[in-house]
Amino acid sequence: MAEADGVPAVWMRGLRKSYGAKEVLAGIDLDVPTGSVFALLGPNGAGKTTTVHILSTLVQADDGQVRVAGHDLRKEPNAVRSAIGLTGQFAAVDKLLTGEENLRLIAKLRHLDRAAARRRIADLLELFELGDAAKKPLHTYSGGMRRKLDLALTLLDQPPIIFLDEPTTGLDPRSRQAMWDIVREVVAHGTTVFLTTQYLEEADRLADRIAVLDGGKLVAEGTSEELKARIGGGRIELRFADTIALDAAALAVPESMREEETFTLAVPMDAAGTGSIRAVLDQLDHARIEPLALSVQTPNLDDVFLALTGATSKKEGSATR
Ligand SMILES: Nc1ncnc2c1ncn2[C@@H]1O[C@H](COP(=O)(O)OP(=O)(O)OP(=O)(O)O)[C@@H](O)[C@H]1O
Repeated sequence: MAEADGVPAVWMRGLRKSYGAKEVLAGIDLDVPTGSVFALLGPNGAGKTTTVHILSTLVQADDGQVRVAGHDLRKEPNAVRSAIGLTGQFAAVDKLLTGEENLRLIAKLRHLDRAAARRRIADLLELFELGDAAKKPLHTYSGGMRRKLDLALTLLDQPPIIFLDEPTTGLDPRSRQAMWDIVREVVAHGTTVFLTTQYLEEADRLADRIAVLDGGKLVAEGTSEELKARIGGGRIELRFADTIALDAAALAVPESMREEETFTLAVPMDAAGTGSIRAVLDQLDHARIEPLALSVQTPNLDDVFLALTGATSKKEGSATR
């Protein structure tokens, strides 16, 4: 097993994939240590799902070397398949069966110990707050409930590596929190989690290491702290009553950007954050200007891309750069 050998969960060099003339992955290198949470962060269309599909043998790469759980993806696809769990693969669950019956069915197909499976199913239904819904047939489920059940099915047993493709997209905040708790739980039991996300906050909270994918290339890779050191600590937004106040404030705080229409001044914060709020308020105080409102904006995905690539992310369909 990969864990015993200290082999990386995922090792990838020069991964390339194109669809027709469109180059989706333009040579990606990745190392994901076993037992960690790894987040692939990127906007719509960045190539996250393509990467996960290649790693889980659903899609063939055009070029590059990839090892998953120590197995060569091309030469040992079956060994890779038996080492991984992947969300979204249960689209074909039986819609006439209840959620709980589906869980039991999959547990049986995977030859899980009956008593252990019953306990695990009860735990998962509780964690995902699917208790009441568990007795209802699947065709009555909302999209969010189906997603939760899909995640529960993936997490029934604990394969060495679990791929979660945007696991919390479309979930309400409580379910999102539940998902994060479950990820932490499975990792504590030795499973490696490879997740994709569009949310910086999610990557920040969960991942030991984060890779940022944009336009088919990795534009950054490191711990959350390393990334934050590069992108700074977000920005302070100060709103003023009129242009006169905004002019005066912009003079008092030279390292700021003005938003004319809303009489707002944005000041980039350093990673420490609080120190710069005080400094800005002191500068305004000194100039005898009082803002109408002050808010602190934590960095979002666009801030990451702005800091890393000098442009907003290359979102699918949006014309940037
Ligand atoms: N089977 C396919 N045939 C043609 N183009 C494809 C195919 N699958 C993906 N693409 C294209 O590859 C690009 C990357 O898609 P991918 O789904 O990997 O992105 P993503 O980062 O997962 O985005 P999202 O957050 O929208 O799921 C997109 O431009 C997409 O249209």
